[in-house]
Amino acid sequence: MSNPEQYDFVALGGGEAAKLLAWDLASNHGKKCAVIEHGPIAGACPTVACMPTKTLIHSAQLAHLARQVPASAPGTARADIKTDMAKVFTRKQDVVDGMADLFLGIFAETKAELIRGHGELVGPKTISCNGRLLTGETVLINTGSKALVDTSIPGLANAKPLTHVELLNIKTLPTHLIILGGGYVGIEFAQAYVRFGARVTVIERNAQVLKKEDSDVISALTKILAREGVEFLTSTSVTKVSGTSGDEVVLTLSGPGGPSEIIRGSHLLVSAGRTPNTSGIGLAEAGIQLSPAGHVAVDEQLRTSVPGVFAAGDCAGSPYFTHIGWDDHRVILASLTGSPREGGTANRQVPSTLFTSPELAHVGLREEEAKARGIPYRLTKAPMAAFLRSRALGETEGFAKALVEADGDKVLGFTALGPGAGELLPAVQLVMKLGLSYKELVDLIIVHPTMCEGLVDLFRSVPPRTG
Ligand SMILES: Cc1cc2nc3c(=O)[nH]c(=O)nc-3n(C[C@H](O)[C@H](O)[C@H](O)COP(=O)(O)OP(=O)(O)OC[C@H]3O[C@@H](n4cnc5c(N)ncnc54)[C@H](O)[C@@H]3O)c2cc1C
Ligand SMILES: NC(=O)c1ccc[n+]([C@@H]2O[C@H](COP(=O)([O-])OP(=O)(O)OC[C@H]3O[C@@H](n4cnc5c(N)ncnc54)[C@H](O)[C@@H]3O)[C@@H](O)[C@H]2O)c1
Repeated sequence: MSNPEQYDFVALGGGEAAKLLAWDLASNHGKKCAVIEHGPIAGACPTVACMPTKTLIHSAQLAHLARQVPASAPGTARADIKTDMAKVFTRKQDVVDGMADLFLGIFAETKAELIRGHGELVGPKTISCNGRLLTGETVLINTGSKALVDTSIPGLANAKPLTHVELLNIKTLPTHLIILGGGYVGIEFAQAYVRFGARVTVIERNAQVLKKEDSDVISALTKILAREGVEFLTSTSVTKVSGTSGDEVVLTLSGPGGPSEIIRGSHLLVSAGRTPNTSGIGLAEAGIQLSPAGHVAVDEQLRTSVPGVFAAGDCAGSPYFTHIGWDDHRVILASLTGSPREGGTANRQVPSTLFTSPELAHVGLREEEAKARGIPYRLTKAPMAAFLRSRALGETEGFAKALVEADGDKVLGFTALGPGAGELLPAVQLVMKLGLSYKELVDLIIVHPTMCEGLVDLFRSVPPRTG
């Protein structure tokens, strides 16, 4: 092995924070930077997660809308619409390839080095890759996470279940897709595949899918999904799997339907949570400690137990969202450029959007969480039909609600289930971030008819303070 090459910044894993830090430090601070990546260029989001799934979801939405044509043009029979999955794949791949080209261009422009290969720490701040040794003044661990396949379920691994990675690459329509796990991944794929024309069954061990969300929200969402054809088996566990995904899979279930219900499908997707990519990369050898959940242990500035080594994104236990990986990069950049963010990652907003239609968007405190924690609040709630744009879109199902302080005017939390609900978040987030009164939203002049306009009515209906 060669002598270590000296870098200012080396990232193990090309996740969100890695590339943003390398690009910024190289182009704006003249630093010598390298990113080591053994998979597709530039992390999961653009290649096997956010961007390809949202592309797929859009294709499914088009198929769904095409089938609605008879409703807006009576007499036009379109029940025969079939999806060409090979074209859906091609469109998805074009988007992924476009993102890869974009990122390769930025690497070239910023002169940050992209090293394609598997990296492992061989010392506290030294990484080996492709026969090279790279030592960084600053090292970042940004290796992401992977789908969890629970090997304690007999037969599951042998059934060669799909994860999101493989499902995004199949070019044919499963006749019956069984989805193990009703979290973000499972629910987004469930609606997309039912819209493509597959039979879809979601198996969830909890009493409701997306267990963190309020039950009124999930009840409204699952009603819509069930009407589209998604079958839900909640409070249900899998005790045995046989067969092979892609051919036939047979699952033995234990749930409210009885201890040994059998379900058969053509394909099995595992979307039952994630596990951080923290094993086999030399962390222990480098003296970098892990948390009990197996993430790289970090403080609020994302510093690991080894000085000069940071960790970011899924592998560091940050909430599993790309925009949080983005924010992790800001926290680390602030440290590296001499003005650390006060509080680092503590108390930051974690907005989220589930990209079903309608979308489910949320930020801040949830109503059931407020009740459980005994936090007093004033509630305002409005049906989506009160967001007048939803009427023009013909998508009036869902609702929005917000929690406001009981004895003050700050917004504590906001949730919306409606068309393009994710786009409503930033306006509310800004009010929350700046600690403004909800009345600032009521006083805004918002373009009619946009979805955001509905926020005025929602917040105008905040009940008066009681005390
Ligand atoms: C199906 C799906 C859809 C999602 N949709 C959304 C969404 O719409 N919005 C959203 O905000 N979030 C979404 N997420 C979550 C989001 O994708 C992740 O939180 C985010 O990509 C994590 O980024 P990261 O920076 O932690 O690491 P990653 O983006 O996972 O990058 C880590 C990289 O490190 C590489 N690597 C690992 N080990 C090594 C090694 N030893 N040597 C070299 N390279 C290595 C990997 O190949 C990988 O490219 C989705 C996730 C999934 C699974
Ligand atoms: N739109 C987005 O922002 C988006 C989309 C997809 C994923 N993500 C991120 O990726 C993360 C991971 O998503 P995910 O859906 O894989 O995991 P998840 O943790 O969100 O959900 C997994 C679900 O599987 C269930 N489950 C686990 N084991 C099971 C079993 N044996 N039988 C039945 N049910 C079981 C869990 O109870 C849980 O409801 C999400 O939490 C989210 O942060 C975000």
